[in-house]
Formats: sequence, C-alpha cells, structure tokens
Amino acid sequence: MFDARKQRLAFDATQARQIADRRRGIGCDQLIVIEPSSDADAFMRIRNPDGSEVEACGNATRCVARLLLDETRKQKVTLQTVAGILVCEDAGGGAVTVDMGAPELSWERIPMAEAVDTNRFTLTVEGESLTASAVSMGNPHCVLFVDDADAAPVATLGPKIENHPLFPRRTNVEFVSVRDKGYLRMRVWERGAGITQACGSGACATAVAAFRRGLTRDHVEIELDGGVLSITLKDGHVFMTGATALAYSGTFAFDTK
Ligand SMILES: N[C@H](CCC[C@H](N)C(=O)O)C(=O)O
Repeated sequence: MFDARKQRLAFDATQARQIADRRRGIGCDQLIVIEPSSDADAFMRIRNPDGSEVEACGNATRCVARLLLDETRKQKVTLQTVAGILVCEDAGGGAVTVDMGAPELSWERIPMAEAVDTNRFTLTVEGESLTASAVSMGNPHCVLFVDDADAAPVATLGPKIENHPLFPRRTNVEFVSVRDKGYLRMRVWERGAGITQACGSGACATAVAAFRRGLTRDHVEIELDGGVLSITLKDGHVFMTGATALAYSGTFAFDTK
C-alpha cells in the first residue's frame, strides 16, 4: 500500500506488475495507491499483480479505512474507487465495517457475454457442466456451491473459469460449501491474482449468491483461508465487517526517484 496523498504517485500496469511480483518486487495480492479525492476522504486505486486496474477490493478497503480512521480519529470515513464511493465505519476492537453498496445481478452488468439467469446457470468447462451463480460487487464474481470447498480443485478449475468466454472482463471465482444457514466456507481464485488468503468482495458476492439460492439467512459468517468475515445484507446493500491486521508505522510515501 502506497500513500500518495502528499505527492503525485502513479504506477502503470508494468510497474504494478514489477512491484507485485513476489519474485522481483514486494509481492502482494493487490497493489493499493491512496490518492487525494475531492469527493471522499481519499481515492483508492486498485491494481492486481497482473497489472490490471480493478473496480473493487473489499479487504484493501478495510485496511485503508483503518489507516484513515486511526489518522483522523473519525468514526466514519469515505473511500472513492473507480466504481463509486464506499462508507467505512469503525466497528470497534480494530474491526471495520464497509458498506460495499448494492450488488449487481443483471448478466449485462456483471458483465457476461450472453443472457443467463445469474442466480443459477450452467458453465461448460472442457466438456464438464458446472452450475454457478454470478454477482458483481463492482468487480465480477462467479460462485460455485460445492460439497466440500476444502477439496475443490481451485488451482486447476479457477483459472479456466477466470478466463471463460462467458466473462468478457474475466472473473473472480469462489468455491463455497454451506456449513449451515449462518456459516459458509469459501476458497477463492482471484482474477489477475490467483489463489489468495481472502477476498472481501468475493465474500460479499458469495453471501448474496447464497441468500438468493435460499441457502443462508441475511447475515452470514464466511470462513476464508485468512480468517472469518461477517456479511450482512440490509436495505439492498452488502455490509462487510472484519478485523484488520495492518502492519504500518503511520503513513509513508514511496520514493519516486
Ligand atoms: N482480484 C480482484 C480484486 C481484488 C479483490 C479482493 N482482493 C478483495 O478483497 O475484494 C478483481 O480482479 O476483481
């Protein structure tokens, strides 16, 4: 995460790839640059390790919000992304609640390449028919409900679905098993990043997809490899709460020389 509010700092796709590449750079799932904003407390620019600039990153939103809440001592801050403005609130004990906005459920706005019922559609991958759901939280998500997420072929099936022709802007892929109506286990293959420990926007998309299928209630705990997120669906919005383990010694700026 680079704090560029005090100086004009920008990374192109090549530089983002170099920084995010674990073999040569800092190594990360997303590169986040905090920029000034005239419409919110800050602008958050999000790049995947492959250099692609994306619309949402739930976990980064919580981390940047933590930084701003600590710095401003406010109870609530706003963060602008290319997809809109998010309201983030101190949830106590170091946790942050983000209003991730309203999910997008129409196939055209996910986006998908053809008309499907995004609640339940068939995806054919190398001759195998899979049943899936699709949700956008600003970024696209393809959610598959499986018997055991821990046994799901995330590393082999994830990239095939990420790059499936049905998703013209690619997609994040969630493999989910239902423990009960209030608890889900989720693993993720992220667009432009691969397998990660957690995907906040993916957890939000999963909660929406599960609720639409009648598998869960409107509040659910989602267990990811990196920890548990609490998701609440209320008034058409998706609220995500989770603790932040932010290793930062105050704000810092990147030397652009
Ligand atoms: N790979 C995602 C962006 C980061 C999402 C994830 N890290 C999160 O916490 O939401 C995409 O291309 O849409």
